[in-house]
Amino acid sequence: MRTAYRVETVRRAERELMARVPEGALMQRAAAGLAAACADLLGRVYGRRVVLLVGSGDNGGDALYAGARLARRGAGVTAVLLAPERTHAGGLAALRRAGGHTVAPAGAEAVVRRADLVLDGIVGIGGKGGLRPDAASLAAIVAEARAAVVAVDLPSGVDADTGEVHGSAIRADLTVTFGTHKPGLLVDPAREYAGSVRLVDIGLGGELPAEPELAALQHADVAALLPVPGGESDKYRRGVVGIAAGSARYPGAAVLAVAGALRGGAGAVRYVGPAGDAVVARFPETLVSDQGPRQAGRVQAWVVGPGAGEDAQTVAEVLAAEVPVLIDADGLRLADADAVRGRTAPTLMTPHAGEAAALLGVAREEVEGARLRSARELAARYRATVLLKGSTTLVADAGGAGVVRVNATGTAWLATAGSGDVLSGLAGSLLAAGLSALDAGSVGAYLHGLAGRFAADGAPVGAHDVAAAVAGAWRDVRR
Ligand SMILES: NC(=O)C1=CN([C@@H]2O[C@H](COP(=O)(O)OP(=O)(O)OC[C@H]3O[C@@H](n4cnc5c(N)ncnc54)[C@H](OP(=O)(O)O)[C@@H]3O)[C@@H](O)[C@H]2O)[C@@H](O)CC1
Ligand SMILES: Nc1ncnc2c1ncn2[C@@H]1O[C@H](COP(=O)(O)OP(=O)(O)O)[C@@H](O)[C@H]1O
Ligand SMILES: [K+]
Repeated sequence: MRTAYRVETVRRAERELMARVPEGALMQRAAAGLAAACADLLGRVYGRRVVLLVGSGDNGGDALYAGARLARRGAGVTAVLLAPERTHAGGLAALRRAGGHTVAPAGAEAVVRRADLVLDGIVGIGGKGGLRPDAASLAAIVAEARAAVVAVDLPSGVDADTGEVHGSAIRADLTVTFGTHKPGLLVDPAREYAGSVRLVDIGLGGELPAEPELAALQHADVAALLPVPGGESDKYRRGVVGIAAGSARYPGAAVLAVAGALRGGAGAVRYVGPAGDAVVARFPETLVSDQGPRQAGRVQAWVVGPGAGEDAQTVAEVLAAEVPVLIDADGLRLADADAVRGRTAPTLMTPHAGEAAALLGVAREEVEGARLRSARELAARYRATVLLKGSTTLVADAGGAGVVRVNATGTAWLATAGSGDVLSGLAGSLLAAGLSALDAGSVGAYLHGLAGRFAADGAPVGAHDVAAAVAGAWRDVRR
C-alpha cells in the first residue's frame, strides 16, 4: 500500500523524530537522497550546470545542501535566492564552501536558460496558496527552459493536502519527496505537476499514524483482495451480480456492463432490461430476464444505471433491494437522494466529474480542480461510497471521512465511450463476490486501469477491448 499523509501529520511526526536525532540530521538525509536522485537523472554530474531556486524556508535549505553535494562532484551550481536575507544559513554556507554561486532573481533568466538541471526549492509543505508574484515569475522562466526540473518535496505552488492548484506552480519532471507521499503528489491536477515521484526515506515511517489521508493499492494488496474460487465453490456461492442497464436507445451499455461483470469474479451474471437479446447474442452465459429487478431472482449485488435512459422505476426498485448496489451513469441522475441515504446495505456511486458536478450543483471544472474534496463531500451527502472517475480515480467511503483510496493504474486511452460501463459491471461483480464497497471500487478501478493499459499499449481501444483485457490484469496481479 502506498500512503500519503497531510502536512499537519507530517509536521507532528517530524517533531517526534527530531527530538531523537541530532540537529540537522533530517535535512541531511533529505539532501543526500535529493542529490542522489539528481545525479541519477543527470547521468554524469561533473561539468553539468545546475540552478537552485531557493525560497526562505527549509525547502530551500534542502536544495542548497543538495546543491553543495552536486558542486563537490564537479557540477557548476548557482542558487537563485528569492529572499537573500532569510535564506537557510547553513545550506548557503555549505553551498559556498563547495564552490557554488548565488544570484538575485533578476539574474535567474540568464542562468536558467543555460542550465541542465533546475532544482525547485522555492517552497515545500510550508506553502500557502498559489505562488507569489516573484516566485511565479521564476516558474514562468523555468517553463521556457530546456533543463530537467526536479521539485524538492513538492512542486512549488501546488497544495500538498488536496492536490489543488491555485494559480501558477512549477512543472517538474521528477519530484523527490521526503518521509512520506503527500496527497497532492497522488491526486490531479497537482499530480501532473509532480512528474514521476521518488520517495526518500528519512526515518519518518515509525512516527506516522496508522491511518493515512490517502492510500493507493499495489499489486500485492489487490491480489489479497481478489475473490478466488476454492474447492467448495459453486456459481451461487461465488455470488450472482444483477445488471439493470441499457435501454432501447443504448443497448450497448448493457452489453459492456455485462462484459465487465463476467470478468469480476461473480459466479453468474443476471441481466434485467430491454437489451436482453443483444446481451445474449454477445454473452450466451448471461441469465436474462425481461421482468423488473424485483422479479429477477436472487442476486448478491446490483449494478444500475449504465445506458438506463429515463427508467426511474428500475432504479427505485434496485435501491429498495437489501443487497449492495452500484449506481452509475443515468442511475445517478435518476436515483432519489433520500432513497440512497436510507439504504441499509452498502451503496457504491461511480460518477465521472461531470456527473459528480451535477450531483453537487457545481461546475465540472470545480470538481476536476478539487477531486478529493468533491469525493468526500458526495460520500458525506449520500452516505454512500463514492468512486470519482477520471485521470486519478478516488474512492471515498460512505460518510466521507476515513482513508480515501486513490488509483493511478489507468491511462488516458480509457477516455473512450463505454469504458465506464465496463468498470461498473466489473466493480459490481466484485461487490457480489463479497468485497466491501471501498474494496470493490478500488480493486475494480485498479484492474480496469491496468486492463486499459494492456489493451491500449499505446494505441486507441474500444471499451470492449478493455473488458477483454481484464483477465490479463487479474493474472498480472496474481503472478
Ligand atoms: N517534514 C520533514 O520531516 C522534513 C522537511 N524538510 C523540508 O522542509 C520543508 C518545509 O520547510 P518550511 O516549514 O520551512 O517551509 P517551506 O516549504 O520551505 O516554505 C516556507 C516558506 O515559503 C514561503 N511561502 C509560503 N507560501 C508561499 C507561496 N505561495 N509563494 C511563495 N512563497 C511562499 C514562506 O514565506 P513567508 O510567508 O515566511 O514570507 C516561508 O518562508 C519541507 O517541504 C521539506 O523540503 C526536510 O528538510 C527534512 C525533513
Ligand atoms: N485521462 C484519463 N486517465 C485515466 N483514466 C481515465 C481518463 N479519462 C477517463 N478515464 C477512465 O475512463 C473511464 C471512463 O468512464 P466514463 O466517463 O463513465 O465513460 P462512459 O460513460 O463513456 O462509459 C473511467 O474509468 C475513468 O476513470
Ligand atoms: K519545492
